[in-house]
Amino acid sequence: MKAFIGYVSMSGNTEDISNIIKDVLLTTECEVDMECLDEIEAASLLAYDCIFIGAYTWGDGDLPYEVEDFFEELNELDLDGIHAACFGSGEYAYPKFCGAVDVMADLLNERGCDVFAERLKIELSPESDEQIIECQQFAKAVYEWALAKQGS
Ligand SMILES: Cc1cc2nc3c(=O)[nH]c(=O)nc-3n(C[C@H](O)[C@H](O)[C@H](O)COP(=O)(O)O)c2cc1C
Repeated sequence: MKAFIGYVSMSGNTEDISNIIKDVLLTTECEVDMECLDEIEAASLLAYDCIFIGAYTWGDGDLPYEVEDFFEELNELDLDGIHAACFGSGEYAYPKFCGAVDVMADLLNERGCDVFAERLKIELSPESDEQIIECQQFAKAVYEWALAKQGS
C-alpha cells in the first residue's frame, strides 16, 4: 500500500503529529511519502491508496491560508477510491477546537474520498504519553482500515 502524509504546520505542532504517524507507518509494509501540502500539486494524491491530511486551525475554526490553493485544486479532481484520514493541532481556548480538521474531512468526502470516521485532534504538540499513544493508535487504525478495504 502506498501512503501519503501531507500537512501544514506554522509552529511545528502538526508536523510533530505527522512524524508520529510516519514512524508508525514505517513499521508496516507501507511505502510512505511525507510532504508539506503547500509544496505539492493536489493531483499527486492520485498515486496513493491512503492519504493522511493534517493542518493546524486558523481564524475561527478555519483552514490555514497555505492550504487554500491545494483545496481549490482538489475541486478539479475525482479522488474516488482513495482512503483518507484527517488530523491536526489546535487549542481548546478557541471556540472551534481543531475546526480545520472537520473542514478538510468534509472537503475530501465531497471529492469522493472514503474518509476515516475518526479525526485526530491534538492540543498543541503531542507531548504527553497519552497524546503520543493517541496519535500512534490513530495511525495504526487508519492503516488497518485502509488495508482491509483494499482487500475487500
Ligand atoms: C490567530 C489564531 C487563530 C487560531 N484559531 C484556532 C481555532 O479556531 N481553533 C483551534 O483549535 N486553534 C486555533 N488556533 C491555535 C493553533 O491552531 C494552535 O496553536 C496549533 O497548535 C498550531 O499548530 P502548528 O504548530 O502546527 O502551526 C489559532 C491560533 C492563532 C494564532
